[in-house]
Amino acid sequence: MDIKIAAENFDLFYGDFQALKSINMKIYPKTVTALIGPSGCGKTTFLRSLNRMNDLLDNVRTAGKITLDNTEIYQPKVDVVALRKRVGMVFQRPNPFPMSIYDNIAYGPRIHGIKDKQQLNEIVERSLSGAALWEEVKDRLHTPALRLSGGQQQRLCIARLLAVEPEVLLMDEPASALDPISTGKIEDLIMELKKDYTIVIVTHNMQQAARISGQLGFFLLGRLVEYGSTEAVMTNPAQQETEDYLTGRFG
Ligand SMILES: Nc1ncnc2c1ncn2[C@@H]1O[C@H](COP(=O)(O)OP(=O)(O)OP(=O)(O)O)[C@@H](O)[C@H]1O
Repeated sequence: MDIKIAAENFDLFYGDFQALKSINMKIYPKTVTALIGPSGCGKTTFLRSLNRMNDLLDNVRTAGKITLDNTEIYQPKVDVVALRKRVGMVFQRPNPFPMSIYDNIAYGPRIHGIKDKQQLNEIVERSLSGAALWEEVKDRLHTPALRLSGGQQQRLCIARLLAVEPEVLLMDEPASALDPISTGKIEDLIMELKKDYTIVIVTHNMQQAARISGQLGFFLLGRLVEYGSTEAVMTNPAQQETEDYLTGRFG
């Protein structure tokens, strides 16, 4: 199978503390890969390593490799802005900009130099449709995004990513702050987006991981203890620690 992202013996240190220990993981295109594990095991750190978000902190050091389409992303010559356009991220709490729905979506394309009104209109409609939000907001595109519900705000943040035509979507517990109905909509959306995008998602919700992911990685104390198809890991884990976690014996 093709590989979109590969981590090879990847380590990450916050100062003296090693948060990721020799991670080896192949992430497949147009697949949902879920990362699970107890609090503090390194899931978010790994997710943020995939578009070099950790570079924003000054005490971070990495070793080993992460490649995107076979190109090493930690090479000094890599354009980090271009990398984050290709590999976008959605956070636990929706974070729309304090501006209109329209301007939230047009923000990225404008930064990348698109000024034509007609073209921006098309991007806004396409992105909101792609995030299953268009029908709900098409009549109030110029109202503040912060007036949307939490679930709508999260879909807006996904639409904002789609507007810059990414290839990979990183999602850090995107539904954990949402009610069950909004969570269901985000899950449906993820299943739809997987047809076109590679998705890596951190979740604490095992049922959610079972419902939406094709590949599953179990992290423990900075190590990737188990990785494989979600069905195989869930029904027949190779490691005792995975089984203990899945059956609720710890975590
Ligand atoms: N900026 C930082 N500086 C120092 N240590 C950090 C920093 N961010 C995270 N850590 C530490 O790195 C380890 C991994 O944290 P990380 O947030 O990746 O875990 P996680 O598995 O995502 O946890 P959770 O499920 O609680 O979000 C933890 O021990 C954490 O305390």
